[in-house]
Amino acid sequence: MTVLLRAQAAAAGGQWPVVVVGAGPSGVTAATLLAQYGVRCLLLDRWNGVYPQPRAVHLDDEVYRILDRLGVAKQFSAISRPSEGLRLLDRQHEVLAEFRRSHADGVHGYPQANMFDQPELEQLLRDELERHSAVTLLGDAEVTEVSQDGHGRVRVDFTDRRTGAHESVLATYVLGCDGANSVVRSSIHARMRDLRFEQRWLVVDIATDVDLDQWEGVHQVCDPRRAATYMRIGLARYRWEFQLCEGETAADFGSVQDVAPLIEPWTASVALTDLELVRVAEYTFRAQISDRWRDRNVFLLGDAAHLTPPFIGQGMGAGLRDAANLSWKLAGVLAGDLPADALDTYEAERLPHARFVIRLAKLVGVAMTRGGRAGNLMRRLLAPRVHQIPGIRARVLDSETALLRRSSLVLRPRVSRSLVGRLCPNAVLADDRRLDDVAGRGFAVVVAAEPTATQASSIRRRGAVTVVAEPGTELGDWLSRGRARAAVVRPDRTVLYATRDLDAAIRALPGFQATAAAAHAGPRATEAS
Ligand SMILES: O=C(O)/C=C/c1cccc(O)c1
Repeated sequence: MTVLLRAQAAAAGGQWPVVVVGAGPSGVTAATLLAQYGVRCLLLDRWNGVYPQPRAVHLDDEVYRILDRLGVAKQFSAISRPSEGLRLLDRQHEVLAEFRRSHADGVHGYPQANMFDQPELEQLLRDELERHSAVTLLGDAEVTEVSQDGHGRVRVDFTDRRTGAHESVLATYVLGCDGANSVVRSSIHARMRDLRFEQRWLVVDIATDVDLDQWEGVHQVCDPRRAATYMRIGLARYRWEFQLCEGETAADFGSVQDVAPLIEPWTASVALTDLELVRVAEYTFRAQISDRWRDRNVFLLGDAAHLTPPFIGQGMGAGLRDAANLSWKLAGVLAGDLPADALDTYEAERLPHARFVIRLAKLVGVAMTRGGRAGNLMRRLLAPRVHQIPGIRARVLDSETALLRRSSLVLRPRVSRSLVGRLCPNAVLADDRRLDDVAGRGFAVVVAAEPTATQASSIRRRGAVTVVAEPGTELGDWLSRGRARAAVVRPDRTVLYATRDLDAAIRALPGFQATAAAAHAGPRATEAS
């Protein structure tokens, strides 16, 4: 990552291939993934440095896999804590429903639920970004307007917050990763659609060396008088969230003594002097989704495109999923490898998935907080049903499948409908490496048997790698369960096509030549600045 003088940043580009607005988790992820393909990016952020307040505390194994693509999975394991899962509790803290998450490395190669401190994760992401000379990060740069000239040029106006000077740069593409109050969103006249959920909650972070000795997962207390969430997010760090009552504000809870009655069910045996109140803040939890995520060369990602109530811990991950979905398509289009309409699939694929996640989060939120007979009835009906769902993540994939089938980057699968649109497992291969390590940043073709020399060279010519999945191995079983002998896997590890006919799979492979050079350099071979 280069840090240029402001004037140079404006001048150097002439026209930047990509300007990313907002250096939160979605923006830094998008910039890093683009840089891995050699795409030059200018990353503008209104703050200088990582935003210090923790917001997200959880990510799942699919998102962990994106961290691996970024090159920070190992470092993340050192700052995160696998969780046992999610429990819905009644007012007396009796378990209504439980979703267990495995600590073992599962199908994606990582624990299924992971707790962390967001500023620590963001610092990791920034440290990794620094290794990429293709990215220029400008802090204290407040974007004021984004406008398109109709000839493929986007002008980004920003103010230097230190000097008040107005500057502007030109870009081919702009990614609006500038959060809930996105200026990029307003600039493209997109509007947040309200999905009718708005609640004020108190967020309390406490540090203590005393082990609170609780079930090591997320506790969701369903209580219309005072719904609550509890979770351990670090060795000595705990997070609570409480729905605020009418008239209450964070100012009413400024000390450990003030929050003591709220946290008492979890801390009864601990002296208040052993608890340090790290922070207390009020948040309004909302469910919203932008009515469009793109206007020509301008895209919205993360909280600029969707706001998810935190009750299933999927908010930040949704932004990383956006970045993982869009970055390779954008790199492919910029390199001339993919047709421009590949970019249409971004909103088509991500919006329904994000909407599904928001609805699920809202359902849990309503079950936690709805009062009266209707609320009790809902909880009684919901709990056993929710139990039947194998897991929130599995449903998320179901909905993604339905959606991807409609997009132009997914061909009509003749044989295996069950694999297409799902993530390919990050299976351990014969040489003990995982699929993601072998597939790198390009396409992969997973095949049930060694291809012929001609087939192997066609795959290579299209910039993809071949992964042989022997029968009886994890990947071989996955293919045969999907009644396929070949699967084309996109750079974001989503299955594009699955078939019994390898030649048909090869024909379905888009050439990804310009990016192949980066892909074959391997996931860790990034440039140092
Ligand atoms: O589904 C899980 O395992 C975790 C859910 C979660 C995580 C963080 C905060 C929450 O309110 C729920």
